[in-house]
Amino acid sequence: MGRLLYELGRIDEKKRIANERGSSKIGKSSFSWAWELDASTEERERGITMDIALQSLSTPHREITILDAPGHKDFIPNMISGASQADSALLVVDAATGEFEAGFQRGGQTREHLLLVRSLGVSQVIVAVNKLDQVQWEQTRYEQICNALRPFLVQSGFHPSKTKFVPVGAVAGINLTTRQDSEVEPLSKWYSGPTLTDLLDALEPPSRNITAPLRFPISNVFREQGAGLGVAGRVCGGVVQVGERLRILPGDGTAVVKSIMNDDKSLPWAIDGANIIIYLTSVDPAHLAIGSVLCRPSDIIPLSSLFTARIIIFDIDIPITVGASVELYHHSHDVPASISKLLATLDRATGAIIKKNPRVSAKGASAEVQISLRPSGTSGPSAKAQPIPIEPFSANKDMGRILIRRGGETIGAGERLAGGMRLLFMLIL
Ligand SMILES: Nc1nc2c(ncn2[C@@H]2O[C@H](COP(=O)(O)OP(=O)(O)OP(=O)(O)O)[C@@H](O)[C@H]2O)c(=O)[nH]1
Repeated sequence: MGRLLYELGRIDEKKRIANERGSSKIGKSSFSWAWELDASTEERERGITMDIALQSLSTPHREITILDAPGHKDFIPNMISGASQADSALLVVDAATGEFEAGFQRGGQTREHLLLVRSLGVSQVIVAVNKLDQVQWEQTRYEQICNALRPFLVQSGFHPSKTKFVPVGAVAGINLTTRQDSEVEPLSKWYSGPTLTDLLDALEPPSRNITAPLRFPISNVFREQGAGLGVAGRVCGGVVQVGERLRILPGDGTAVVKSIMNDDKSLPWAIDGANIIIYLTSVDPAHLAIGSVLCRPSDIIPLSSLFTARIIIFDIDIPITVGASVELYHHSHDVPASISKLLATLDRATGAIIKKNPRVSAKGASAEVQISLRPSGTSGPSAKAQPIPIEPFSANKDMGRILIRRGGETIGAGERLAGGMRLLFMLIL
């Protein structure tokens, strides 16, 4: 991503040299391009992305916000927070012998990331097959990787027409924005398709729901000298304007929008889909937390600690039983929860009930379950679970999606159902 930003003129020569010098000083010169996005000392010393980094780039027809997400298994919660703000995915796979296989084996990160982004509503994916220099730019290796991924992408719910592949050599900048002729570039001997930038430029912009009630789930809270208290995130419905007073949920706090920033530009307003920073005034900082949601006072998001959801269960070894302890992921929130009821097993295609009140839900099944949040481990024995701002999927898709993990593994994904919907359906019948 660092090299792409450089090719597109987003990193100047001075910055490139500074990153090169800094990374070589700590013996990590091969990570100099990653320094542009991995800005913390720990990320730079370890040579891995740990948190989401925000950047932007322009192609001839698109303005794109990049949320660079960690690939390492230990940082999946941060990856989920980033992916839940994304419209499209760029999956970078390593073509080196054994490396692609390690990510694509059962339980590997390539599989988990693809399932996660699709479950979070992302329907377009570009797969950049990288490090082809490590396999002498062999066409057969590129095709082997594409052929292995294609069926898995379809199985994960990506439509083939929204799935694109591109061979690249990121460090040398090959096929990111241009390709040289075949005399100097081995890739040109067998590839004449689009570059990575061509594919980014052809991404379909999603439709924006500006008439929906405003929802702004907070992914970060920080204080900046001169600018004051800021919250970062993505508008998930509606419009937010400078000067308006907003409610902060959960809690009874309010705040006034002092300014809105997008990629260093000050905006009078921002709409559904925009990744922005909102600077707030007239606010008690104690009310602001990662995972809280800003709304208009006249149309606030519901809070819930007990709800029904329709989920798809991933490839798991131990089936889900009633009472199973899980971690619930919703935007930047992750909270302890349990599957308090298994209401039904459903047909994955039609949603029709196959079995009511099953004892277990096994891998691959679709199920309707009741989820109860549990008090966090740090609260006392009599503590109650704190409700979170979560809406039925039918009211706001972005605010209704959930992921369920157990023991560091994602076991299912789905959507919150509107309360009593199934009951109403049965009464009509
Ligand atoms: N040979 C070769 N090495 C590459 C290429 N692209 C990246 N690398 C190397 O791969 C290593 C990892 O690069 P990163 O950019 O940190 O990869 P990443 O996927 O962002 O890793 P995380 O941030 O930890 O998820 C670095 O040492 C890079 O120099 C390439 O095209 N060829």
